[in-house]
Amino acid sequence: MAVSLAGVSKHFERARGAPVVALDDINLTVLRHEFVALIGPSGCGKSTILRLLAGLMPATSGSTAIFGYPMEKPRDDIGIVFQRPTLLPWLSIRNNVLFPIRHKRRMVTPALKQEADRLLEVVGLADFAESRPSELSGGMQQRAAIARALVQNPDILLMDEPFSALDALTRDEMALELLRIWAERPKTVVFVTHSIPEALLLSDRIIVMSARPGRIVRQINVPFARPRSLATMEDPAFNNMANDIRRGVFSAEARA
Ligand SMILES: Nc1ncnc2c1ncn2[C@@H]1O[C@H](COP(=O)(O)OP(=O)(O)OP(=O)(O)O)[C@@H](O)[C@H]1O
Repeated sequence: MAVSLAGVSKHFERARGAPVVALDDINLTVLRHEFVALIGPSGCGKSTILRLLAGLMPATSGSTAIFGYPMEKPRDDIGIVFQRPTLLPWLSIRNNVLFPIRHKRRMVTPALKQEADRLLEVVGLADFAESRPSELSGGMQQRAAIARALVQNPDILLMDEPFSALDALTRDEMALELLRIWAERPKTVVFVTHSIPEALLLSDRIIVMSARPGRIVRQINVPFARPRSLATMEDPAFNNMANDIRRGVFSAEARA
C-alpha cells in the first residue's frame, strides 16, 4: 500500500462562524504504482487531500500513512505539482528544476544535470533552460514545475490540476507524456482534475467526491487497456463512461 487515509476528517477554523468541514471520514487506499484520479465539485476537498498526503498539514482526525508510516512531515520521495507553478523568480528554469536536489543534497552531479535537461526536453522547454520564469508563459512555467516534480524520480507523485493552465492541445500532449513517463518509471500517482476525459485517459481508478463536506461517493475502475493513446478516447465505451460519471458527479447524491 503506497497511500492510505483512514477515517480522515479535516476542519478549518474560521475567524467567524463554525469551522469549515472540508473532509469528512475519508477512507482511501492507493496501491503502489497505481494511478488514481480525484474528481468532484469545486471546494469538495480534493486539494486538501493532496496537502494531507504531502505532509503540508495535519488531519483533524483519522490517520494518513505513506508506505505504512504515519505522515508527519513532508518527505523527499513525494513529488508535488500544484495548480500554480510556484517557481523561484530569480533562478533559471534549469535551476528551478534542479532546486529540490540542491536543497536536499547540496550538490548536483552531471548526471542529475543531464536528467534535468532531459526532462526539460520532454516538457518542450529545452530552449528555455537558461530563461527566468518571468520570460515564460503560465503554461510553460507549469511544464517547468512538472519537470521539477519529476527530477528526483519520486515514488509518489501528487498532482493538483497540473494541466489546467495549458491550452487544450498541450494538455493532451502532456497527459500522454505523463503516461509515458509513468510507464517508463512506474510511480504511485494521485491526480486531481476537473476533466472527466482526462481522468479516464490517465487513471486506473477514479474517486468521485461529493460537495462539501467532501466524502467519497463512488470509485470507478477504469477498464481501458494500456498503453492508452488519443485513440482510447475515440472508443464509444470511453464516451459512455464519461457521460455516466458526469451524471454521477452532478447527481443529487454527489451534491448531498
Ligand atoms: N487554509 C484553509 N483555510 C480555511 N479553509 C480552507 C483552507 N483550505 C481549504 N479550505 C476550505 O476547504 C474546502 C475544500 O477546499 P479544497 O481547496 O480542498 O477544495 P477543491 O476540491 O480542491 O476545490 P477546487 O476544485 O475548487 O480547487 C473549501 O471549502 C475551502 O474553502
